[in-house]
Amino acid sequence: MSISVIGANKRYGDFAALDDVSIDIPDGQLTSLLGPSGSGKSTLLRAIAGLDTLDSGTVIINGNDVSKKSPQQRDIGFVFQHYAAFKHLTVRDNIAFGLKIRKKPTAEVDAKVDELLEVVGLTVFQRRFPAQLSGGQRQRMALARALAVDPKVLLLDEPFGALDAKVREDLRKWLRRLHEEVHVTTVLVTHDQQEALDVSDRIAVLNKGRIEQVGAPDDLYDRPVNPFVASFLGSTVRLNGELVRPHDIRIGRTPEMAWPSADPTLDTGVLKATVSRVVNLGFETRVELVAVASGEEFAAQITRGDQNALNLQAGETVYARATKVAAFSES
Ligand SMILES: Nc1ncnc2c1ncn2[C@@H]1O[C@H](COP(=O)(O)OP(=O)(O)OP(=O)(O)O)[C@@H](O)[C@H]1O
Repeated sequence: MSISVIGANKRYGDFAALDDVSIDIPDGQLTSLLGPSGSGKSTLLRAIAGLDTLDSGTVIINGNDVSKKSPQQRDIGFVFQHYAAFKHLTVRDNIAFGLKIRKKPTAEVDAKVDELLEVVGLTVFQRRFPAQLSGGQRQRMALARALAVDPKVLLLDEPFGALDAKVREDLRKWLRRLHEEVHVTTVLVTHDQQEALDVSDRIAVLNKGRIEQVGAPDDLYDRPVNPFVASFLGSTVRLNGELVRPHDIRIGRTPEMAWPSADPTLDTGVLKATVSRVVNLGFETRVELVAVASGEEFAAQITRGDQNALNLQAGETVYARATKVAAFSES
């Protein structure tokens, strides 16, 4: 089911949490709302859910104007960062809850719950209580509970926000696989660009209550509309006045080594720079540099393999060149 939000406005006193926001969320896709804290992501999600009312604007789900409808009438599944499970119910009964209150036949409930336990990988834990689960398992239970009633849309507000980095990474892979299996139109709120790039079909970048850009992850990363989107989707540095991604900087011990292709169309200039620090970060190495002529500080990201070959040391003089600069698209 597709979702459209048209001209959404929401103010808290003088402050515009949503400032004339319009977005189309396509059927069956996973769309992330990505932006810094306070940019209006949760406000937009809650407006879609019907948990908050808009000052003005329209929410359309599956072609129907649901703006005046209650959350229950909107047919949505919702999962928050801190999921409130029923502590006195087992995992199985938590997942079955929505089906039981809808008075579904027992055999149907059992079959559906068995299927969902399997999908979220909690079959062996079905007799446990929520307190006996890890944070990641609890969030998977929350997702199963939300999916149990076959919602038209699934709304996730930082569902993995409270978990540590490794568990988050596992869960987002799992979420992606789950999405490929069930294909429910899903909207995920996150402030984590890695998470958004990893799981989304489309990303909407929000800033100060407005949508800056909507598109496929690669579009936003490679063709951002402005410096805000470029910087929010991944780190950027300024080199010769241009916005550059650190992995698009080539370093060599001679000017020629920094520019082996000698392609004149890529003339962004070779900079003489001093290495101020070399930091190994697992697969990659961050090389912090200071341009000799301007004193401008910047960082380049090279592979660990390249660093092993170059063996750069703090204090050395090297040559750096941007192999690609951010070109802002028009739309
Ligand atoms: N009930 C409220 N009363 C007053 N201001 C509010 C209320 N709810 C949200 N806001 C403000 O609206 C703005 C947008 O909030 P929102 O929760 O949508 O941001 P967010 O992008 O989801 O941020 P975060 O990632 O920190 O949750 C914030 O500046 C917030 O302080």
